[in-house]
Amino acid sequence: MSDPTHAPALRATRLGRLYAGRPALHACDAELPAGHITALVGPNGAGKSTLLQLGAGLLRPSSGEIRVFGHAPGTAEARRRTAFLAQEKPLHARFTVADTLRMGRMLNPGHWDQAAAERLVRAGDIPLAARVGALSGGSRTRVALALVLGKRADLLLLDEPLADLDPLARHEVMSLLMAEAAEHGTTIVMSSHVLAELDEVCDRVLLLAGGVPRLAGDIQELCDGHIWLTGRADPMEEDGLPRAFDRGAVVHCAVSGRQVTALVRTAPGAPLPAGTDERWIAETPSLETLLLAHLRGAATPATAPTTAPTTEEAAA
Ligand SMILES: Nc1ncnc2c1ncn2[C@@H]1O[C@H](COP(=O)(O)OP(=O)(O)OP(=O)(O)O)[C@@H](O)[C@H]1O
Repeated sequence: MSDPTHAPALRATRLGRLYAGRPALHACDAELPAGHITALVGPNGAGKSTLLQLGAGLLRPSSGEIRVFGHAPGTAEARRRTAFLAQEKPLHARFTVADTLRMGRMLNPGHWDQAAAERLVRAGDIPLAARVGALSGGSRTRVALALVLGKRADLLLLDEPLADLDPLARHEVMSLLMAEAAEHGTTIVMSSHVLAELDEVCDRVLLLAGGVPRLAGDIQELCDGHIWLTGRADPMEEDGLPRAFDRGAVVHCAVSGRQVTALVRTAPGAPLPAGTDERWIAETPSLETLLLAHLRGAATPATAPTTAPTTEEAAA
């Protein structure tokens, strides 16, 4: 559903969240436009779940602000428009699947789509009479996702929705999410560690590391804004890159034997970096290559921004 106010589906402004004085998110600025599927990625402890829980109104910011379609999470309007799938997929173990969907209908009067919820359950061959506690992890994930899809929310915040699913089920759930976004204009934000599969379903990415956004935007534009270079390492240089190379544009590089590979920021149509020649292989990176290089770059202390609390956070 489009938004008459044209507010982004989610906007974080200098958003910070502390746990026992330690920042899980730090002065985070991010804007996720409505109608897109965003992959929320980053290493363990990067702050992904924290951001999703802040968006769902389950946590309060320690500093800064977060808005969902222009509304503060937790308000009636934001709650109606948002559905959240927690990483632990909490469900009542003693309920049957049918009871669980009935609960979904009762909790979402007037905007519950029983057919969509049941479709997801039936596609996984899950009997409606089965007790939730007796289901496999993957089947429980399906039931939890059915609750989320049945709500017919405008923004789905999904914390590792694919984690317990086998490859076929992952593929099927991803197709379903794409169909949902295409048919209803639903905005989806999904955290995942399965980098290789994300570009099948997502058109945008937000990469967090150490509670700070490191990369955000349209996946195609981001891939086109980088090149993946492979060439012969220069034995005279510590990083293996040619002496004339602009190191300021390098996201991450690695030497393996006599070969060096580097992910480098560039502009579409720009010439190859100084020092390289026709013997170098220059490719547009895949999303996985792009993300891994940025993650490795972020893990390098010399280039990583500090995550010390701001004065505002420390005072919270
Ligand atoms: N309830 C909590 N109490 C204390 N610290 C917490 C709590 N929840 C999260 N943290 C800490 O906040 C940081 C961010 O955690 P978060 O769960 O948001 O990361 P994540 O990116 O979702 O990680 P993962 O990929 O492992 O799920 C971590 O250092 C984590 O240990």
